[in-house]
Amino acid sequence: MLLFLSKSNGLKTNLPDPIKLEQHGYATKEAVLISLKRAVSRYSMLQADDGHWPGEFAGTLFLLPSLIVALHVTRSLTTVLTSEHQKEIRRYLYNHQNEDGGWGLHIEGTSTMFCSVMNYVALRLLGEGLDSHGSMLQARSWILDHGGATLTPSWGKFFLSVLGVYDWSGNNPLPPELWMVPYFLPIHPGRMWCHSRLVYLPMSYLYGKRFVGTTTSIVQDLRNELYTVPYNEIDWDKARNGCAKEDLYYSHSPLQDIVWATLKKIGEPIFLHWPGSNLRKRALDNVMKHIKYEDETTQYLCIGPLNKMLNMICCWVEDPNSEAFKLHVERIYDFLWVAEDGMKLKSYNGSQLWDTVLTVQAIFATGLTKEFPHTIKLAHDYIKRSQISANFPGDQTKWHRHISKGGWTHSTADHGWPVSDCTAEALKAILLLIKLPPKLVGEPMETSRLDDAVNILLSLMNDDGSFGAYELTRSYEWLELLNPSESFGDIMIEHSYVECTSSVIQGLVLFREMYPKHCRMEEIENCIQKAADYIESIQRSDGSWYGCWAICFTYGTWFGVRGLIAAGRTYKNSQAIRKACEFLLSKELLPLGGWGESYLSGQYMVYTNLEGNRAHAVNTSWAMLALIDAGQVILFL
Ligand SMILES: CC(C)=CCC[C@@H](C)[C@H]1CC[C@@]2(C)C3=C(CC[C@]12C)[C@@]1(C)CC[C@H](O)C(C)(C)[C@@H]1CC3
Repeated sequence: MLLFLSKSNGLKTNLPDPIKLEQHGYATKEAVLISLKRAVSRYSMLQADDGHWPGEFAGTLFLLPSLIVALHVTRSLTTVLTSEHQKEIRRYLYNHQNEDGGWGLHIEGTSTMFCSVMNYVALRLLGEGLDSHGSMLQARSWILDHGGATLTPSWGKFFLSVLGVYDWSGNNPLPPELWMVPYFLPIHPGRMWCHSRLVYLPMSYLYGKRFVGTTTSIVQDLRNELYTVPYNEIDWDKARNGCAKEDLYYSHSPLQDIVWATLKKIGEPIFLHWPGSNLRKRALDNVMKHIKYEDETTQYLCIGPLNKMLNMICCWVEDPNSEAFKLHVERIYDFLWVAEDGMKLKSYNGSQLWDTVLTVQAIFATGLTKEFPHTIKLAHDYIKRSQISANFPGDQTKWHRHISKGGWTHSTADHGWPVSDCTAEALKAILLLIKLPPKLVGEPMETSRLDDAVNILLSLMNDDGSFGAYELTRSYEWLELLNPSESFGDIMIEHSYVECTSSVIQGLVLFREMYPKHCRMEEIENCIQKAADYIESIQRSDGSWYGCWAICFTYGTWFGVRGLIAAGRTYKNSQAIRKACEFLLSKELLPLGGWGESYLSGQYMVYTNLEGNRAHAVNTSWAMLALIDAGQVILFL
């Protein structure tokens, strides 16, 4: 794709030659300028003709198998995926198999039962034999040596049950009735983090129905291949809480085990038999309505690929010939991406908007906007087109949706889920673009649409001045005690993030600068100051901020510093900024210069250098940007 774009956009021939610095040589102003010109020029070649920059957004290794299982049980594998698709998918899965035979949660991760089982199953459903290239044998040995598929965490157990290679009684209950409890209860699913509630929503439908796909011969084979004891001798009740140690990131609290056991032993028998079964039926109808609302308001993309695959199965279970199922199938292709390592499923329908607005800001930072008007105009059009122009129909609170009008998603307008920082960064880009002549970069966005953007940003502030990604925080931290997922932490409620809070501050500060007389200035002012106080309040004692959405402390600390500086605090008057600079300097890799942070920082919440103490361009840039923002870098250019 990228090769294709760079060819079709045409190679620019009038570029200066690349600059090679002598070792220890100084980068002169001219050298920097030439490098920037070459970089922006190269980057503009990679722009798609609708103005965004296509990019891979993959790496999670349980997503492709969810597609393959969904297609298998809906009997549409070969109609949706051509043999070439399937070949490329197999190539991807083999390419990311670890040397020990298993698969990690993501392409750099050590092997887990969840992904080893899921990818093994996916390969078998894609026609691989038991001993293809020896890799399948190795994969199977990994699974059996580590205790077999009864130790798959709950999400894996769920998919295996749908496929028919694991008994539903070996799952903890996912009662659809939960959606009918009064909303004031903190456990109402409408109060959960949107990603989790939208994954558990279709899961509760399929669980409530105990749906199992057809027992094909490959399903029967898998029953014999995945376990250390014969399938009909498995103690399913014992298997319910089993989890391999390699997968246990978040263990069940004792409270949770009591809740599941009670629901299993008392709740489920009631819902499965008359008159309780009437309630189950009503609960399933209600859940299906929520599923349809999510499908229709996202044009069948859904908030993420996992709930998309699950919703698609639900639509098929309801009616295999339904329009809804066909519409789902059409949008599977939005998630596929092919690269040198094979074909994968993206972790979202993409990062189109995010990449485009950050690119526009980056080009602005180079000071070269006038040299790339065409690129900027195309990007401008894309950003304008991608703003969500209306709230979704009906009473949004009934569907537990926040307002969406005026927001931007991480990807495309169709996706329909605005994100606070995507909105703020898009607003920043749009405001920068307003400063350029329309003749060069196109008409500026109407002010009413800027107002809408500001409105949604203000509506997303929590009482403590913080911002989550998609919604206000709707429940309590202690709900994490009921996190059933084993593999993922902090998934029960929407949390607040330094990144989102900082982006919103920056967006509103730029808006305030350009529209100082705006009628909501008092609210804007209040929001900026409260958000900055919040950022200070969550700084860690070593001066860093934990970044959730990239790697990790260098990212978070960059946002922390930027937010505080934008809000008017300085190195001189803010101890938080001084401590942040000290933190960053303490992590610089000497004598090399530069920063290099591993993804393990995020996992263990402790700053971890990259293997071999290598520096990484991206972490180095974030750290440098934070230090420059804080006024701690003297530029000799
Ligand atoms: C376990 C499940 C449900 C898998 C789907 C993965 C999603 C939950 C992830 C994939 C991409 C992801 C990390 C993302 C985000 C949230 C969680 C996502 C959607 C957001 C939108 C949160 C806010 C961030 O600042 C930023 C905009 C960078 C990211 C983008 C990717």
